Amino acid sequence: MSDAKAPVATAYPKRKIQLVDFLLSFRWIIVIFFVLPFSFLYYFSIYLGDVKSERKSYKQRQMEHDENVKEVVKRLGQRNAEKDGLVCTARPPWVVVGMRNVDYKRARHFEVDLSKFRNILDIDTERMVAKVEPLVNMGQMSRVTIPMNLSLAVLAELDDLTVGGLINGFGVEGSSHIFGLFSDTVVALEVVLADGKVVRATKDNEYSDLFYAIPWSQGTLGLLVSAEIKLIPVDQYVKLTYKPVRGNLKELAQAYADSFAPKDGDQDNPSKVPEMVEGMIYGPTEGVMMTGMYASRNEAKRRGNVINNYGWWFKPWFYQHAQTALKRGEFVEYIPTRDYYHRHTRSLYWEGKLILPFGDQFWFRFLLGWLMPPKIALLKATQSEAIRNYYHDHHVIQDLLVPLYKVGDCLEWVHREMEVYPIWLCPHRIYKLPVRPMIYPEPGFEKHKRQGDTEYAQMYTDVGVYYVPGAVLRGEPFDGSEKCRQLELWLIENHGFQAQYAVTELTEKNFWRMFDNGLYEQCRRKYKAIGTFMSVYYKSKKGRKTEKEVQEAEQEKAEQETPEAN
Ligand SMILES: NC(=O)C1=CN([C@@H]2O[C@H](COP(=O)(O)OP(=O)(O)OC[C@H]3O[C@@H](n4cnc5c(N)ncnc54)[C@H](OP(=O)(O)O)[C@@H]3O)[C@@H](O)[C@H]2O)C=CC1
Ligand SMILES: C=C(/C=C/[C@@H](C)[C@H]1CC[C@H]2C3=CC=C4C[C@@H](O)CC[C@]4(C)[C@H]3CC[C@]12C)C(C)C
Repeated sequence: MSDAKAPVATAYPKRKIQLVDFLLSFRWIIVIFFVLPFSFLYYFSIYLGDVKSERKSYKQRQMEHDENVKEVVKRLGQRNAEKDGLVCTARPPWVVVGMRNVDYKRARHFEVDLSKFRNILDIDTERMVAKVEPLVNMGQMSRVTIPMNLSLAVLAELDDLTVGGLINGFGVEGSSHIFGLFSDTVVALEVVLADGKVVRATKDNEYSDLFYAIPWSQGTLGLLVSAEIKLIPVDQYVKLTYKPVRGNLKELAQAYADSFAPKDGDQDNPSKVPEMVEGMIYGPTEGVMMTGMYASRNEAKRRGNVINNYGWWFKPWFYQHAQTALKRGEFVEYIPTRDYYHRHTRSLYWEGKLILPFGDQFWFRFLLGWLMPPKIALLKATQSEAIRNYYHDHHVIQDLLVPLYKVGDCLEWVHREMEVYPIWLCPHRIYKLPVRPMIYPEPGFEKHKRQGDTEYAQMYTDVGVYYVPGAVLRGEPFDGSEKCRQLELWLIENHGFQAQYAVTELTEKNFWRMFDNGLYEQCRRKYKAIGTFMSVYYKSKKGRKTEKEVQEAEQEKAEQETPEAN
């Protein structure tokens, strides 16, 4: 029986109403009068930049790229190791999508400006590869490729996510059960190393160790200046089936697995496996599983088919629309491919509800829905320290990467300890590779022949837990840091991984129990990143870091490792 049936809430003392509760209740005023209008201008200026970039020929963009790479090399050469801090990109902490404080950018550091690296350098339809610069974002990518009936094999939903962030961190989407994580779809990486050397790393050239070590390394091995990424052919519509499911959490997890993973193990059979998958758990006993297949315009327009032009600003928020399947039963509709890809952008999954409580209402969607979503960068820039801390202490924003067969256990854990709904489920492969990068499948997984697994990859799931925990909604105490710590320990015990954009409480020792450091440390030494770039743990760690703290840790590591390196 599912633990979810155990009583969750007992008699706790009520949490005192604090100033931050008022700040949050009235945040919508700042959002409507400041954040939304400026977001619109911000998006518009980015759009103009994209248009300007697209008017240049690929040849010209490549020439400018070569010049800009030389600038990066020159800038790195200007760094005085004795005086200057360690190297990071010059993106300010508030611009990035993640939830971490990015405190390392508040301590002394040496910035390398990559802001000119925002161009698509080539779309090679023969090789089916897109060559792009790291600041190209997902909105820009889908706008350019979908009219060509092409897409990145894994196109993350939020428009603002950048190629550089998705490769140096992680990226996942409804197609990841076929293609793996964003970094698994990368064919080549162009990297500026600590000594200023520019290298092209691929799976099988002399830099293959670097190629495999860069994902999850958070920019601590070198500066990525371009990436070649796999393209796939797509159609103009996605035929999406919404299937309601009921039962306890274990049963919901099984229904989710059954929605995309054939029980006979025929995981690579396109007639048995949908092209797009996501699951939404709305409570401890109900959820909706969505599976999609690309479809042509002709098919979508055939008599009797329902087309949902989801891109219109007044459309209901996607998670609420999907939830209607619980009342109306299973249904099918055709969504334009680009609208489908960015379906969670307007409502920021369901986080938009807390930021603008009436943002999902009919009148708001019609009047101001076209201004949505608020730009995450502007939300961050205008959030006070109190709101930022609230998100750490009384809110959960975490993605847990767990083996598919443990999703039921994970849902029960989250229900018992956090009680956050809805929960997002997105399957993804973790490949068995010739080397062991920071994340890797469970050793020997292939012997068990579990649902979703193949000889070459274990099926995982991104369990996305975002929103206000039940205890906080009921006004009871909730210790966000402690819950985060417990969650991380649960992940370590269950061979799971935590998305690094999220806040972490891991100690360095536990960080390296969760992630594998073998290949990473080897590359840090080999490519002389130590002493030039911070370590990935220092970038992830919560709390303000002093320059001294960072330098001392790096020094200690360098001293331990120098004899070996020689
Ligand atoms: N659907 C999805 O997959 C989603 C993913 N995310 C997460 O959000 C993050 C992406 O946010 P985004 O704002 O785009 O990225 P960020 O700017 O936050 O970058 C993430 C990390 O990658 C490093 N990095 C970025 N570009 C480069 C580069 N060119 N060279 C070297 N290092 C680089 C950054 O280094 P530095 O610290 O030096 O700036 C930083 O540590 C990802 O890590 C992803 O996990 C969030 C939501 C959804
Ligand atoms: C990882 C995934 C999706 C994650 C999103 C739900 C979150 C990613 C970044 C999050 C946010 C960033 C900054 C914010 C500013 C705050 O003032 C309010 C909250 C928020 C908008 C916050 C909201 C959740 C995210 C968008 C995948 C894998 C689906």
